[in-house]
Amino acid sequence: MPTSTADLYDRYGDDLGSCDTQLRQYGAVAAFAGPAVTVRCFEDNALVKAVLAEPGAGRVLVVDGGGSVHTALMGDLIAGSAVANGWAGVIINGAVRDVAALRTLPIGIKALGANPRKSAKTGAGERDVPVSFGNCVFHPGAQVHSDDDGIVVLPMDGQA
Ligand SMILES: O=C([O-])CC(=O)C(=O)O
Repeated sequence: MPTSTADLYDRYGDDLGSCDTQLRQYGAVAAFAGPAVTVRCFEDNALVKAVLAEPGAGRVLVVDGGGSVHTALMGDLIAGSAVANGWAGVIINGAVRDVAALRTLPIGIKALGANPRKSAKTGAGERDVPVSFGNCVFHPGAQVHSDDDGIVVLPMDGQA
């Protein structure tokens, strides 16, 4: 079990980034942690699919979908590939779909909401750039912890 977000806040105080956006739990793993990989995209999930098809090595994909819940950026097939490839979790400032199936997958998944509508697949977006939502900046490589209390980002020299 990773160190809890509350214990990390008590250790680091406001040197810790803490995301104000109230994302919901969708995966079967409530507490997860790992180095961040980042994607920024808007209602287009080709980049999300491509990144989660790579070896995850215990990392956490943080997707800034601009807060749109108009289309789903991940469903059970993409999430299943994330499980198969060893990702610890996926955090999406946007929507997912196939919620009943996601709930059974052994991975952490947080998102704003759900929508059955598919995303475009043009590949528009960026990866490995700092992304920011909920007054929290996620730098690629920063250690992210997520649990029922929230999502925090350790200072770049921090140890969990
Ligand atoms: O393909 C998509 O756009 C998302 C999806 O349904 C899945 O991952 O199963």
